Amino acid sequence: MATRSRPDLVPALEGVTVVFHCASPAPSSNNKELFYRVNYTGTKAVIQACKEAGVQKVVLTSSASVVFEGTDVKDGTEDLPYAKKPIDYYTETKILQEKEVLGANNPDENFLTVAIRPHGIFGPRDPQLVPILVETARKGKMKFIIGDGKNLVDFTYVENVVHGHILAAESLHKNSPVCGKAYHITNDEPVPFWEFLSRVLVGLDYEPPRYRLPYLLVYYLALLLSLLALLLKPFIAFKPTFTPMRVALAGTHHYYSCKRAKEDMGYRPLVSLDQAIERTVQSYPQLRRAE
Ligand SMILES: NC(=O)C1=CN([C@@H]2O[C@H](COP(=O)(O)OP(=O)(O)OC[C@H]3O[C@@H](n4cnc5c(N)ncnc54)[C@H](O)[C@@H]3O)[C@@H](O)[C@H]2O)C=CC1
Ligand SMILES: CC(C)CCC[C@@H](C)[C@H]1CC[C@H]2C3=C(CC[C@]12C)[C@@]1(C)CCC(=O)C[C@@H]1CC3
Repeated sequence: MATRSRPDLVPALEGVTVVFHCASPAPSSNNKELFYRVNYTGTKAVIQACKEAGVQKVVLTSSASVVFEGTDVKDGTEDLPYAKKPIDYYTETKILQEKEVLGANNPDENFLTVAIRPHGIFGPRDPQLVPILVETARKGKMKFIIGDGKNLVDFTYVENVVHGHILAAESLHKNSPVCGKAYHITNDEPVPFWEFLSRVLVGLDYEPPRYRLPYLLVYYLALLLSLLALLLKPFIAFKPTFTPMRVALAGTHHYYSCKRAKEDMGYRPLVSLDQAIERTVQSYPQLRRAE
């Protein structure tokens, strides 16, 4: 359901027991006002509508990036504080959204909420990760490794993300430890960022990135480019491929512990990273490099 209007939401939610709130503009939209309208005020409207319609459970698709400030996170737990300086408006509003949903948890009024925090979702026909990667490769911009190439990252197969959501919904009942809490849901197989990207690229017949560039150099260049894009916005519209957020994601460690999800809701990833990459690559025949 892609709406933010409470009067539209209420009738659609009558008779519903569980709402999975997954809506968010894509991070690449880079539209501050839209992020606030959908992720923050839109989420408030969803919560209000759920209460009015008598919905009892809300499962939010949050993001592990709510704790990411552009520096290393290794085996991060849910006890890490929210990012004090969120790296972009997407992250800033995902934090506000998660706080709204978890703050609305109220077992006394039979209104139970939980937040799932996946990281780097990918899977067959997803319009974001693989298409952006292939477009960058086709423009000849995927030749470089940012940093030393050893940074470990979580990429999460969509079926595992869905499994986490279903387990969370099933575990949401009065006196359950999951009420009002956030849970990391990943493939639980951190992988070097550049190895993951290279496996996808090679699977689609593109060359893997080879040449190393210093992380800080690329980060500050990306920052400069994004400032330029902002200043020139009234005259020309251009969208840099290498945003500070993407460079930070590409050059730092950021992987998260699923221990809490395993203990509280019996989470285990259903699909391994190897199977997941294989299935994903097979789903994009149109993105293969032409002979
Ligand atoms: N793609 C990723 O790596 C990660 C995504 N997430 C979260 O997962 C959720 C699903 O995102 P994805 O699968 O990436 O993208 P998606 O494009 O599959 O899903 C986004 C949903 O938001 C809705 N939406 C977008 N703009 C809207 C608007 N203006 N008003 C109302 N609804 C709107 C869309 O209709 C769509 O159903 C989001 O909440 C996102 O923040 C969390 C962690 C990682
Ligand atoms: C241009 C290259 C340096 C990077 C190309 C790959 C990227 C398109 C993706 C690699 C990690 C991805 C990721 C997200 C979006 C796509 C990537 C940057 C998220 C920002 C999506 C929303 C989230 O909640 C967190 C994700 C982290 C990983």
